[in-house]
Amino acid sequence: MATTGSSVSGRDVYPCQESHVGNLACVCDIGIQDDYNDGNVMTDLLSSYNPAAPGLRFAAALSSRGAARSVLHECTSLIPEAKAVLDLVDKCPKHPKKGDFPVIVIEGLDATGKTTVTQSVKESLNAVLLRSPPACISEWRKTFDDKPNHIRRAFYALGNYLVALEIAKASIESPVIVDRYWHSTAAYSIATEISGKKQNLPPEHHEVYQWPEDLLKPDLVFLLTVSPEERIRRLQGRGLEKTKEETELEANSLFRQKVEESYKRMENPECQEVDASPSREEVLKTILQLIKKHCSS
Ligand SMILES: Nc1ncnc2c1ncn2[C@@H]1O[C@H](COP(=O)(O)OP(=O)(O)OP(=O)(O)O)[C@@H](O)[C@H]1O
Ligand SMILES: Cc1cn([C@H]2C[C@H](O)[C@@H](COP(=O)(O)O)O2)c(=O)[nH]c1=O
Repeated sequence: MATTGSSVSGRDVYPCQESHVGNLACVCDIGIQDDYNDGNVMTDLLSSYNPAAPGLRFAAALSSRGAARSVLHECTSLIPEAKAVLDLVDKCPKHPKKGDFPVIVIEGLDATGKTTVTQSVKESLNAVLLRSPPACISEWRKTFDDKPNHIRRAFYALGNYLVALEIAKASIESPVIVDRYWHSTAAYSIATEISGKKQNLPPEHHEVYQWPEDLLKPDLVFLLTVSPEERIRRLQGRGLEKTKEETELEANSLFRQKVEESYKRMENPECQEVDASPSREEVLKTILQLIKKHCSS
């Protein structure tokens, strides 16, 4: 769990509509060349307006390595870290293949118990534990968290392509457990772009809920859910000040509802919801049973 300067509780406080910051606004005003498909990415982004989901510009349009890459490529003179990320991405093969061992992803809102579960599953299955964004780019996370939404999203999207390579390598040797992956990138992105209430989300089966065609797929994805009250208790248990946290949670409850609903609408692979409110031992037992059931069939 990491924190930002702009929030008390951590990274999970998102304004519904972010303004563009300083010179970076220009990235929105000009065309961005997509090295991968010869398209103009920003034109694609802006023309991706969909009457079924007004307000949604970036979440769907950034769902390919080439598109996300082009957004950072355009920023390299203003954000040196963008070049560093691209250098790593460009070293990765485009379509890494999964090994024979299962790849399991744990998703959920902050403080639902992902770190706890992934650590326990790692120990129980002798698995490799990975996370998105991966360690190789996490030092630049704060930089991108402070940037306009589409730049920040491109950073997280590319983080998934870097994790994919780690998954491909590790799953040749042992099971792999991943703390957040594409579904987090998509769900937080959609919830940030769609203002207002949950009912404003794009309808079920919309393209934003689909897995990117060029990204390695996991075998199983679990979505940990707890009640808002239990989340507050767990956040407080991590030492956050009660009143501030409660105020924030209230202010952002619509945002959280949209993130969770977006997770639930993800398809192919979908998220299997797991009630994470019981004890740590019970939650682990449920997850291990589901893994066994899925992986032995
Ligand atoms: N089943 C559980 N019952 C009670 N407390 C729990 C349970 N699982 C985790 N916790 C506690 O809740 C807090 C949040 O858990 P954890 O850090 O695992 O969540 P997380 O989803 O990884 O959070 P983040 O996404 O913010 O890193 C921790 O203090 C942890 O010990
Ligand atoms: C992977 C990923 C994360 N985020 C945001 C969502 C959360 O508020 C924090 C979580 O960070 P932690 O490392 O689990 O504490 O980061 C995001 O917006 N997009 C992503 O792809």
